[in-house]
Amino acid sequence: MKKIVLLGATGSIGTQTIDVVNHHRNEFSIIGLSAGHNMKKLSELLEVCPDVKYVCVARKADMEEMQKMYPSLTFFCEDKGLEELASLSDYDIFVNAIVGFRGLLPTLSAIKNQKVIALANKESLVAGGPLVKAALKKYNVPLYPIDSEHSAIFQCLQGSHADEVDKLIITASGGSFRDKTREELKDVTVAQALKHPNWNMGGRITIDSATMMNKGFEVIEAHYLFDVPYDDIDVLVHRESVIHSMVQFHDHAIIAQLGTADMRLPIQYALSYPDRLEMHNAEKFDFMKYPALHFEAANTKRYPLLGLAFEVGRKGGNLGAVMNGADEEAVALFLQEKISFLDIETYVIRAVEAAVYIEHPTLQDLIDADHFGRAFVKDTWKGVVE
Ligand SMILES: NC(=O)C1=CN([C@@H]2O[C@H](COP(=O)(O)OP(=O)(O)OC[C@H]3O[C@@H](n4cnc5c(N)ncnc54)[C@H](OP(=O)(O)O)[C@@H]3O)[C@@H](O)[C@H]2O)C=CC1
Ligand SMILES: CC(=O)[C@@H](O)[C@H](O)COP(=O)(O)O
Ligand SMILES: [Mn+2]
Repeated sequence: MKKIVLLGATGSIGTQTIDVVNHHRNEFSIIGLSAGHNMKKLSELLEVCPDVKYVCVARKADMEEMQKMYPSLTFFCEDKGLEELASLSDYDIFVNAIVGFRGLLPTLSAIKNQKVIALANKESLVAGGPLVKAALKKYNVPLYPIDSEHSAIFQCLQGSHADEVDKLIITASGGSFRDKTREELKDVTVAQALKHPNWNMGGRITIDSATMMNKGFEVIEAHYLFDVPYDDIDVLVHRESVIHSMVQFHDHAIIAQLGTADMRLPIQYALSYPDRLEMHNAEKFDFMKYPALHFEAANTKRYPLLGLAFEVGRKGGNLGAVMNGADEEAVALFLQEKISFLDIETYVIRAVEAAVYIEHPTLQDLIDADHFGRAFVKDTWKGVVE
């Protein structure tokens, strides 16, 4: 029985993780989980997660209310509570399915605590890649990807040697606006942006998918996960999201991982690795539903944040944290209908241009870089509206 601590339980990846665990009750149990602000969802989850002993919520006031309702549970709160949850001793796998930069510190705490890491929180690697890699090495801890493209690459790499790999090919759906020109993007709405063509995901990643910031993050994530240089990472637009990603080898063989757009497979594989478990309650892939698959080059003029991510990835240092922080803030402003869709790109690009580059940042430098990216976007927006 593997015991799990799950951050971000109330979200899209979190609830699907609970679904996987509850179909494999002899293999896994969740002993600790975190929610942000959704206390109704948290109460529902506590009904179906009978082994939970520890809970973290974002706000102290919510914690005090929940403590009255669940006196037998131990509660934590705020960002320090996420680190406390990660630092518990009586568990095996740390699943990080929280959204945003706030996932980085708990990831580092869980690594120091020598737990197996199952990572959905891509921001841990985008903002803190070198620190996470160094900690994994120092504490001799494995990290398994949950992001679908990286799970696909990880599956394609099984049984091969690093020196056999020619390139990684990361597929991209193109997002909600893939059939629109940049001119047509001027007036798009939040509701339109939130309609991903293939995946049902949280708000921030769905918007990032439409700007291809998500794909840019995934390029950086792949660089750190698989130690592949940026020149050997390609992005290929594939509108059906059937091929989740591929590896090309030096003998020109290409190995791909295919399947339905269902995150329960990558989640389950990260939990059960190196074994493959039965998949319950999910449709099998049907080739007859996909008589044709389509491929296009990824165009960085159409998707400038993808181009920016390659530049930021190559420079490294503190710029990933600046780019992510600026994007978190710009996406939040867009979701609140305070800026336009195209403004997201402008704000993020300007924040990175304005940042002071630090080649070898400390953790505090990354926290400062995240703050800088956010403050730059907020202050620029305030300057525009005042
Ligand atoms: N969804 C997907 O299919 C995929 C997601 N990912 C990555 O996984 C991560 C999670 O994404 P997703 O599940 O879509 O996101 P969601 O928005 O659905 O869920 C986010 C989770 O984070 C919690 N959270 C938000 N703000 C805070 C806060 N201030 N303090 C504590 N917790 C907070 C939310 O809590 P609450 O709702 O209670 O406020 C929720 O549990 C992201 O890094 C994303 O990029 C990667 C690949 C695929
Ligand atoms: C499910 C998943 O891993 C997402 O990151 C997904 O890949 C988003 O799709 P696109 O970014 O390709 O639109
Ligand atoms: Mn992905």
